[in-house]
Amino acid sequence: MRVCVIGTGYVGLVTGACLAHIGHDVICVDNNEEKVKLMKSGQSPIFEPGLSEIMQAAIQTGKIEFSTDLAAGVAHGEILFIAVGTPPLPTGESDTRYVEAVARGIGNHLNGGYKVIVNKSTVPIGSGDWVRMIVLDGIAERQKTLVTAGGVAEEERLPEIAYQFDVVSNPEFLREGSAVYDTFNPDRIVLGGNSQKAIALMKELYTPIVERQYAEDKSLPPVPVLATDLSSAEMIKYAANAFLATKISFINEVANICDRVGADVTQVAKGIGLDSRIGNKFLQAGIGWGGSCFPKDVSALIHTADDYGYEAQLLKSAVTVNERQRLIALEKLQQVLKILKGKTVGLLGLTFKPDTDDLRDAPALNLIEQLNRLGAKVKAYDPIVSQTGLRHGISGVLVETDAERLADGCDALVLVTEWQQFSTLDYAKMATLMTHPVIIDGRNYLDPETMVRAGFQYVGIGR
Ligand SMILES: NC(=O)c1ccc[n+]([C@@H]2O[C@H](COP(=O)([O-])OP(=O)(O)OC[C@H]3O[C@@H](n4cnc5c(N)ncnc54)[C@H](O)[C@@H]3O)[C@@H](O)[C@H]2O)c1
Ligand SMILES: O=c1ccn([C@@H]2O[C@H](COP(=O)(O)OP(=O)(O)O[C@H]3O[C@H](CO)[C@@H](O)[C@H](O)[C@H]3O)[C@@H](O)[C@H]2O)c(=O)[nH]1
Repeated sequence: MRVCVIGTGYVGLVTGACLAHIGHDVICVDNNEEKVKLMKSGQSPIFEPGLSEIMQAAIQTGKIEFSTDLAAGVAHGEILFIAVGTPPLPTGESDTRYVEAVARGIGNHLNGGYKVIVNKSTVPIGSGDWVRMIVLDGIAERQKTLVTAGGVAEEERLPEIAYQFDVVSNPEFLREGSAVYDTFNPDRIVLGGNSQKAIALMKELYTPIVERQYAEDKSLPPVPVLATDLSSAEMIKYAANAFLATKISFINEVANICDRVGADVTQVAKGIGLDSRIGNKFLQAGIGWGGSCFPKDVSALIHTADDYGYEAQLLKSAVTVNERQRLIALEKLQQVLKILKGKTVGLLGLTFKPDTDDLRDAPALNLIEQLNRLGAKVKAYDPIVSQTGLRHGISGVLVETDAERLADGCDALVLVTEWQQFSTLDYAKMATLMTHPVIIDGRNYLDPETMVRAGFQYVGIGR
């Protein structure tokens, strides 16, 4: 099928590349010229395991193209994905101006042929109908321009074109760091909309994925496809993220109680996770949730509830617990080192989770800010950020090129991100390079006994 994906970030580029990989003809449109240039040369502007490989293969087979030209993308695609960012506004609402610009642009360029316009961006509930309205506005704008220019013949065609599209909500559930894997191995596909024709086309688009043709385990039953109304699909996305974030806040609260009573949250998580009603996923206690999705999506849902005069108390508490948790490493550093002024703290990891280069709303950034405020010097080593360096433009931290340089002269280390390579570092050597061999394991990632044998004072979260 002919597909156009507008916005080539973590979601758009992965979606475009995966759809091209399974045989569709894809044009990826982005208004960032630098990005488009990079992608045309076969390079991915983001770090995501396996992405460059499928991107390059699709370029070779001619299944994917990259462009800044929205008109060409709209003309090409029978399915038009909107996958631009919806970052948080200071109020907690989601900033939908990029979605609006794209929807208007699609309206400006619609020129015959039936199109399915797909909201893949995470958008406030009610956005499906709003996008439809904006697209219609875009069509009307174009009509006005044509009338002004005297293009009467085309003007006559426009009202008919206006009704040749449907809007579908197809929320995305991929996780950064395993985005390609998640796209080929989804737990479910959600399609919201009231047009049978549009839903049928979307099902056709995803058939190879639904049939597990590209799955790791091809013997699994087909991927469940859930067809809903627009608002329910939009709500499913927010509810899923809010539930997962709340689950983490729950285990972090339990961890804080464990700390006080002397229990071990890793064992507690195992014990409750074996209950199939609870499940063992997302019970990893640590320094709180971050990233580009959970914080903004939970805030946006709280805001939506507020708009309807409903106070989302549970969600607000999940946020409050998380805000406190994001500073738990600081509390523990103060307990061990007492005064932080004049001390050097080394951070193992900066990104909000492993296997990504994404620093959006990363707990490390809070920690750096607070440590600087208290007069500590902050150094860091992160497998990706140390490689890409100042591209990320973080201030208040000296980014080292390896873990041993990081340890040199530190009064304490904080493991912020559980990068796999942090499980095999030469901690015994690192301990000898430090002023005080203390490690705060912000992800309960290391074995306490091994760390003590390596010469460290080990402090976990709730263990
Ligand atoms: N990142 C994730 O893991 C994830 C997962 C699920 C859903 N989502 C949702 O998907 C959406 C996209 O997130 P992301 O992380 O991929 O964002 P991103 O910031 O990485 O990418 C957005 C892209 O859109 C481009 N863009 C902005 N305005 C444009 C325009 N007018 N025309 C063309 N391109 C334009 C930007 O240049 C950028 O490349 C958000 O709504 C997000 O909440 C994200
Ligand atoms: O047991 C856990 C699991 C996660 N986290 C933290 O939670 C945050 C989010 O992690 P994760 O969900 O793995 O990453 P994201 O890429 O942000 O993915 C989430 O957000 C995406 C964007 O909406 C959704 O598509 C995904 O389904 C959803 O998992 C990170 O800070 C993790 O460190 C924990 O602290 N403990």
